[in-house]
Amino acid sequence: MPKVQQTLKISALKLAAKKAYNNAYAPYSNFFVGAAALTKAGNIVSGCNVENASYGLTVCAERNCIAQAIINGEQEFQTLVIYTEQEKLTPPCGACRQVIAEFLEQSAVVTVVNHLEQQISWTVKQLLPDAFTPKDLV
Ligand SMILES: O=c1ccn([C@H]2C[C@H](O)[C@@H](CO)O2)c(=O)[nH]1
Ligand SMILES: [Zn+2]
Repeated sequence: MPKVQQTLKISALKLAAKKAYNNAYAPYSNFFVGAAALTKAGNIVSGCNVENASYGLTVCAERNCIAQAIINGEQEFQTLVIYTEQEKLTPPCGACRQVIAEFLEQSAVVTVVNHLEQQISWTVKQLLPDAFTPKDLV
């Protein structure tokens, strides 16, 4: 994809992740997160964290975002963006890294951005080296 188009897609992903962030349900932690992914077909899907009074049932923004794509019939992704309003950029949790490794290629990029326009990116491989994935189930 040409660089300018790539930049536009990332901006669109940040906007979608921020929009999802505004719908996050996080009354227990007050740690609101939004995520947006670009599917291989070129569509944007998003998700937010959804907590529960039974705390352990919480689902993170990243996993809800991926589930949203699957509900829409898409299982392949180009990239994922996470949005928070934390001054310290926070990486995806271990559970989300495992789910990301299931659906995004090892070379795909995951980016965390915040309201201060700061960002950090990792490849999926950096987030979870030697991941257990479908290839291990043969
Ligand atoms: O990358 C992350 C890290 C945390 N959370 C959620 C889980 C919980 O609702 C809250 C605090 O851990 O933030 C996410 O959605 N994504
Ligand atoms: Zn997580």
